[in-house]
Amino acid sequence: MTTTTTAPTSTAVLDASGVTMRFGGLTAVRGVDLTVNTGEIVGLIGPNGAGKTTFFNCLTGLYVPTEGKVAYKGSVLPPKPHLVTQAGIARTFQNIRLFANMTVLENVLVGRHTRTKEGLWSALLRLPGFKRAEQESRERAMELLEFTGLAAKADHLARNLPYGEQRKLEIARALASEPGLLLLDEPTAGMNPQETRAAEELIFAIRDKGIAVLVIEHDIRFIMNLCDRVAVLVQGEKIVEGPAEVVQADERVIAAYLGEPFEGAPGKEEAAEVEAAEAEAHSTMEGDDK
Ligand SMILES: Nc1ncnc2c1ncn2[C@@H]1O[C@H](COP(=O)(O)OP(=O)(O)OP(=O)(O)O)[C@@H](O)[C@H]1O
Repeated sequence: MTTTTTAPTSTAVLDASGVTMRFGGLTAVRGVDLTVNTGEIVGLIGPNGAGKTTFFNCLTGLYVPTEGKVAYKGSVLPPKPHLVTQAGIARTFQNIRLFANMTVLENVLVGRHTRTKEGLWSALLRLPGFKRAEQESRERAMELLEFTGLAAKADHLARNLPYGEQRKLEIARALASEPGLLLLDEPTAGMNPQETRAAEELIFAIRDKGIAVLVIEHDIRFIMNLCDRVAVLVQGEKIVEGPAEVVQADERVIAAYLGEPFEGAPGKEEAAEVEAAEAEAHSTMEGDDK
């Protein structure tokens, strides 16, 4: 595969630098730097529309960033999702994307296709080559189902699982590609408190297996409990990054969540310019009236 080797940073699994993503006139992500180190769980938070998912899509090759680069274990990644997965980054999506009419075990087996000689279509169509590879993969997939607590449901159809277990299955499928970094996009969305606690335990267990985790979440309590480090995006820019307790107490973060402007907020200068122009226009109009 075509990766460019750069000087390896000590323990960085992910090293994203200056990532910018523009859609026409809209800058959804602006110059974001983020590293995730071995053994870390890092959180990415921010109000709706802050650019979190767009940033994830830049990391996983779904989008080609307008500027910036993304390196995994010292190698710059080509912006192609299957090459990114092959390199060692796996992800889950905000909306569950399982093969609903396949069994739980089959879903995990499909997730292994980047680690077997057989391709995705071979896996989906169950060609002879897939059956041989399946034999080897079955054991590993069952281990993952044990790990995620789904082994007893290996033969159930994915669509018949309760919601929390479908989310777990997505994680099991992502783990099947044997990643070094797992990206989770809102893993607890729609979960009840009990399911959320189980998800938290599962993510800690994944970290303990040596897989670094980067997680987007709206549930602030969940993220503060879970993460070693938290980065905050507001209007596409990273405004704060640090340990959970520091970020939680940061007035810029509180203001961003309460929707109040703060010193140096992204877009504040532009807003001030607009206000000044409006004030000037207003005073001119008043002057005209006289
Ligand atoms: N494909 C696209 N084309 C044009 N604009 C887009 C596209 N994807 C995202 N955007 C815009 O980019 C901005 C950031 O969106 P994004 O979904 O990344 O935010 P988010 O932080 O993940 O939000 P949420 O928490 O609501 O999921 C938004 O203004 C959104 O409308």
